[in-house]
Amino acid sequence: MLALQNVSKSFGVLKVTDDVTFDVPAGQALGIIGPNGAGKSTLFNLITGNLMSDSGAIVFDGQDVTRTSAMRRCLGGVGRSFQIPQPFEKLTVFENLLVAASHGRSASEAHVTQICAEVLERTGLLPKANAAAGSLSLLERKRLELARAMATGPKLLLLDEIAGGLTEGECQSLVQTIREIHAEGVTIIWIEHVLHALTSVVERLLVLDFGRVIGIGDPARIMESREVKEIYLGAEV
Ligand SMILES: Nc1ncnc2c1ncn2[C@@H]1O[C@H](COP(=O)(O)OP(=O)(O)OP(=O)(O)O)[C@@H](O)[C@H]1O
Repeated sequence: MLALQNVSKSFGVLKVTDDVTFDVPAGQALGIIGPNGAGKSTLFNLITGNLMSDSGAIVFDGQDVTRTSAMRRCLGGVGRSFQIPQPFEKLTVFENLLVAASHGRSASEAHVTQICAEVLERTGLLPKANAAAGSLSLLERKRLELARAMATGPKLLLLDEIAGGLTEGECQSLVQTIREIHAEGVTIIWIEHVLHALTSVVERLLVLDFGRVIGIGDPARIMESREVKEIYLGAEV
């Protein structure tokens, strides 16, 4: 579904994405971990087209999208949530989804309303459909972030720290929704610091440090690796 080949990106002298190569087969869920500032969100911005890479290639669903705009990638099936939810605060939850479904996918107007109703149901937001987005709790705002991404009809769903700041119960309920989306066959890449939530969903983990991939593979094996322990415990182990 997605392949990055030797992708690099610098901001001035700071190399934030350093020769990154990995792929994600269709239907798989990949988790991305790494310390603050490791370049995780930048990597998402490169995949979605919010940022253009300096070098390397990005292939999505068989198409080279390296120089394709964010809008076109979204229309093609790349959906994302942002680390800091920024819905249209004065619009209702349903209206927020209408914006995403109308502009983020190719569908007729009648079809768009139907899609939004389904997404509300799937993301547990049906009771809040007519509430202003600005009135939502943190969990509901996170759900809306997920729902807006789902309303664009993604084949590849990128989740950026969607579990951060939630209580354990809220986190579990969101994880269940993500599991259901994954079970329906949507390919997922999920950046998350809440590791138990992440590892309860993903089949593989990728570790990023100073913009470089320092490990990718089975989550249990990755979490036991010396490099990961050094990064997270801050000492040689
Ligand atoms: N537009 C930008 N211009 C300059 N520097 C940037 C820009 N965006 C990010 N950076 C820098 O790039 C580095 C990586 O940032 P990024 O947000 O990708 O890290 P992250 O791994 O997502 O961090 P966190 O876990 O804190 O969200 C940081 O040093 C950040 O300050």
